[in-house]
Amino acid sequence: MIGFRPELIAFDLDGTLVDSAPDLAWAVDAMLESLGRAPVGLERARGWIGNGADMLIKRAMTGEMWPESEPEEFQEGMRLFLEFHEAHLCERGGLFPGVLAGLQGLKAAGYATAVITNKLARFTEPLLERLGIAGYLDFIGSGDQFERIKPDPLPLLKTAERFGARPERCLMVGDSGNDVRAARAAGYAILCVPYGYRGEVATPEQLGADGILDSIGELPALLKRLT
Ligand SMILES: O=C(O)COP(=O)(O)O
Ligand SMILES: [Mg+2]
Repeated sequence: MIGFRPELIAFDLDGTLVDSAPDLAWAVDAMLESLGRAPVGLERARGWIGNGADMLIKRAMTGEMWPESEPEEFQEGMRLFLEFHEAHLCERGGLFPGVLAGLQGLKAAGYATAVITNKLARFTEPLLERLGIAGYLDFIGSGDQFERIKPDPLPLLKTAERFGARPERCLMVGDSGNDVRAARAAGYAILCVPYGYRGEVATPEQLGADGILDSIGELPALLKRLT
């Protein structure tokens, strides 16, 4: 799993800390309906989360995982999605079980903590505030704050640097292949939760992380045993 006391623990947001798919899918369908298109529903939208809002909207407008060109009406779709999601940020989703207790335990044990997400800052910060966990996180790094997003290692490297932490002594906790790829490229250790948004990856084991964590609530005890 992991054999050192992390100098920094960085969490992914969507699918790891927050079950945001119900609110994101709601905003996606509201956008599609405003444009006179058919809604896609929660299950399909959930599988499209993880590569940023632009990609989520492109996927929803084309029905394709990797759309090659910008869909017609993309700018208008994006505008409608952002407007609706801003107005209904956190009404259907919430924290995954164990998240609050886990973050409290890590803070009590003196760990430095951060969020590294591909989500836009305009959503990330109010969402974590409203869910009552912003105070347990020392830094919130959103997708539009960095020049490149995960799976690029840049957000992880910049965040480690900000804390004066060595990347090979940092831990990422995520839910997707993007988190694993970014962590490997940055030199972080990586643990994954089994309940998040994996997109095309069928099982948590196939993500290739250093270990699977049933819930964030297990993390304080696990680190205490191992380090
Ligand atoms: O694509 C997104 O906005 C979600 O991003 P995250 O899983 O990196 O939090
Ligand atoms: Mg995620």
